[in-house]
Amino acid sequence: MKGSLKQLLRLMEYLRGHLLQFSAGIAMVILMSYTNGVIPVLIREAVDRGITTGDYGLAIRYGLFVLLAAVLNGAFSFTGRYLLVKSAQHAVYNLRMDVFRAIGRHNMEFFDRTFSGQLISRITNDTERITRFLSFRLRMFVYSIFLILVSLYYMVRMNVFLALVALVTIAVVVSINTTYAMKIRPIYDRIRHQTGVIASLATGTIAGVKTIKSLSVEENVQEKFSRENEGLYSMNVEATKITALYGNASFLILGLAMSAMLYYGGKGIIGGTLTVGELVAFLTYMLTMMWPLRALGFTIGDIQRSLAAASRLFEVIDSAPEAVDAPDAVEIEDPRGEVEFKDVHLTYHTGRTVLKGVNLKISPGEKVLVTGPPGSGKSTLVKLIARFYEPDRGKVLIDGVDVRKIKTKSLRRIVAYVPQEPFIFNRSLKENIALAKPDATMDEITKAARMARIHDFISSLPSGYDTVVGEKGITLSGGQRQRVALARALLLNPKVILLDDPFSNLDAETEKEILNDLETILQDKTAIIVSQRLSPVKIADRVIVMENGSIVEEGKPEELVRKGGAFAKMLESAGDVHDE
Ligand SMILES: Nc1ncnc2c1ncn2[C@@H]1O[C@H](COP(=O)(O)OP(=O)(O)OP(=O)(O)O)[C@@H](O)[C@H]1O
Repeated sequence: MKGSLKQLLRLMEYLRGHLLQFSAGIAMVILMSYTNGVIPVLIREAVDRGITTGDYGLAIRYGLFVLLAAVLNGAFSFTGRYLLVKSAQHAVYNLRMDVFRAIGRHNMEFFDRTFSGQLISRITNDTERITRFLSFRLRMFVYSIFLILVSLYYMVRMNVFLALVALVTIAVVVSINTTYAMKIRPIYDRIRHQTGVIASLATGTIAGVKTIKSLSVEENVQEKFSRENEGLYSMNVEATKITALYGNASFLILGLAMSAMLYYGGKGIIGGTLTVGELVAFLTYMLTMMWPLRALGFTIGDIQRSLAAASRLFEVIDSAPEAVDAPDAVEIEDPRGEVEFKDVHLTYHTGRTVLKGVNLKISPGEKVLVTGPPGSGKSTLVKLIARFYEPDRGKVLIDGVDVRKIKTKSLRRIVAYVPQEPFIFNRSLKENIALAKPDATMDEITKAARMARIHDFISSLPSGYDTVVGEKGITLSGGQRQRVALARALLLNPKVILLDDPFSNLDAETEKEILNDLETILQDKTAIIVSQRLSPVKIADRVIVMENGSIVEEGKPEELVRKGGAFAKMLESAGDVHDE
């Protein structure tokens, strides 16, 4: 409870700047409850003072009052809704920005541990729930509570007994609807989840259609889809049953209460303790309150859920580091491109120790091939240079400065990392290349593309650099993707370039072409090339062989061949494969 209050207050803080608007919205909603709650009293006056006495002038006057109340009610409802939705949208805009910024500050380990679907759902579903809470649920809550209070006030003044009947009805209907909300919610959650399962199954099938067709497994896929689809169908049927049952139960209770009122009210009128107008007012109150009472049941359960959504968002914000850079972080103005590992150890969050005391010094301009069996820690090694992960023990230094002490902006200018499967965004080629420097001039972009030898291909396209890649745009081959990624990295003119298994998805011909170009591209740069294939050895000054998280061999390629150790064996078996 204390926690919920804290979340609510923190959520309210997001309204800062719009607090006045929000409060005015709430005030409008209270006025709306009042105008609605007073209508039955006006009807009573019209009946008792006008209709039953035959004073039509008075009846018409009260009729006009009812009209006025209805018009005011509409005006309050419109303004209240507008003000609350506007301030809620403003609050959620700020909250969403905070979450998105926090996601940007999180380190790689956070993304390893968190499902991306979960994060997407937080930014979309959770924020949507909070918008609904601040603009709709809260409005319904305030409106219902005040309407009930105003109605009970006038009812008690008219007839205490009938007011008690109304009170009991309110309590029963609210509890029926709260129970209904409690029962239906888990089903709705399952329906939402199942809809997600079906959506991802459909997306997966469409994305993997080539594989599915080539393996002729359409039937299996359809069977799976049909099973999931049936699941969704039965959940919806279950939900409908519950809705039909509870929905009607509320109407039944209300019907019972109105019959009781008619019975006792009728007796009261005959006995002279109640007027016809009062009975009409009571019946009108019951009808007016019906919808807010049902909404109240939902709102009560929803407050907790919305606050839980808020706390999930706050968790993403709070668990992110305040700033990516250490307070004493420095910029390296004129980098030389020296890289050094000093007794580096790393254990991933899964508990797997991947680097076990790596010591390595790479001179400026040196080209190093890092090779070794799968899972030996090659990629991890280069990722530490780009500070995607930080060592548990030891240090990674660039030009003698610990990478943790280099400002991220500076580090990104010195070190470029080209991943094994570069991500090409669904944007123009120009934007894809200039990703890290959106204000790059066309000259800079074409220069980088020329170096990566992709300029001619891009120029041959009808829309050139404005060609959109990806969905509904052109599709790039593996080699072209690697070249776009290379151009992207080269645009910043980095001193150190990390190529993480750049050839694994390429055919031998493309690999050869890129390798030839790399020799020129990497001329004045320090380069670390991770590769299980040994072809890059021809541009390497030094080879590092890793096994099980340690460097087991290192030296000039020809020295290692002479030595006849691990590298020589790898070369030999690679040669065997080629000879076959
Ligand atoms: N982000 C991560 N979280 C947890 N474990 C990881 C992560 N990245 C890699 N690993 C594990 O660490 C080990 C070393 O991985 P790494 O990618 O560094 O090896 P590699 O030598 O480059 O392998 P490959 O040649 O197959 O790419 C593997 O067992 C891998 O499963």
